[in-house]
Amino acid sequence: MADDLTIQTGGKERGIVINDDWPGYSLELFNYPKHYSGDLECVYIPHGVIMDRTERLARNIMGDLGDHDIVVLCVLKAGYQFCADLVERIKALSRNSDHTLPMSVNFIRLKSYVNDQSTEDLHIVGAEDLSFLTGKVSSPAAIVDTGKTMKTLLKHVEAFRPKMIKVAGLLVKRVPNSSGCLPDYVGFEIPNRFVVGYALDYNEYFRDLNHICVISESGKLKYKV
Ligand SMILES: O=P(O)(O)OC[C@H]1O[C@H](OP(=O)(O)OP(=O)(O)O)[C@H](O)[C@@H]1O
Repeated sequence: MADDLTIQTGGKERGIVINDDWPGYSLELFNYPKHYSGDLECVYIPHGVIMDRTERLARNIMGDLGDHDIVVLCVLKAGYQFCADLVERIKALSRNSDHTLPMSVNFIRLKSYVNDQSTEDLHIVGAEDLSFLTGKVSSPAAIVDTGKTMKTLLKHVEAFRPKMIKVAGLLVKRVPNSSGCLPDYVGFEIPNRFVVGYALDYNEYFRDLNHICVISESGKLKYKV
């Protein structure tokens, strides 16, 4: 799956690096909803691996931010599953160690994708008043692709002058048009392939899939708008 595990670049960890030639696992090896048969090419990152990596990210966050109050700002929609699982694991660590991390959870929605393309039309949907962000903020997002969403998010959040902002991204994609904006905590660095599942969508489909999978060409055609 990956040749080298955690690697440091410019002080930031790249997470589990998945190489360009990673073919994924055959769909036959896993369970997935029948309504998506024919729509997927392979299982790219199985759900269990996502869970194990998230557990480690929770430990890293706890180590860096433990014993301080934090506001978790979940980036919707795709970030909801990662945020929920990350918070769950931080809660478990808080229960089982001498260190603790009191958290409150809030939500923000940013939208830019249509079909498999990131559009220029990036907007924040819903509550924009983040005046409650005075302390330390940890923001879990599902995927950083070009980084435009993360850049916009950081600009918006910084305007409310929080003491510290840390971004956790489950996936970072290797794309040629990257803004260079990288999360502080990264689950996986992946090739430039359009992945769905674990709340990542293609025109709102596939959020109800546990594994992260590569969508097939026929899947793209079927759900195109
Ligand atoms: O790095 P970028 O190129 O900006 O892309 C990453 C963003 O794109 C997706 O959001 P999308 O607009 O599809 O909305 P969603 O989260 O509601 O699915 C994803 O959830 C990230 O937030």
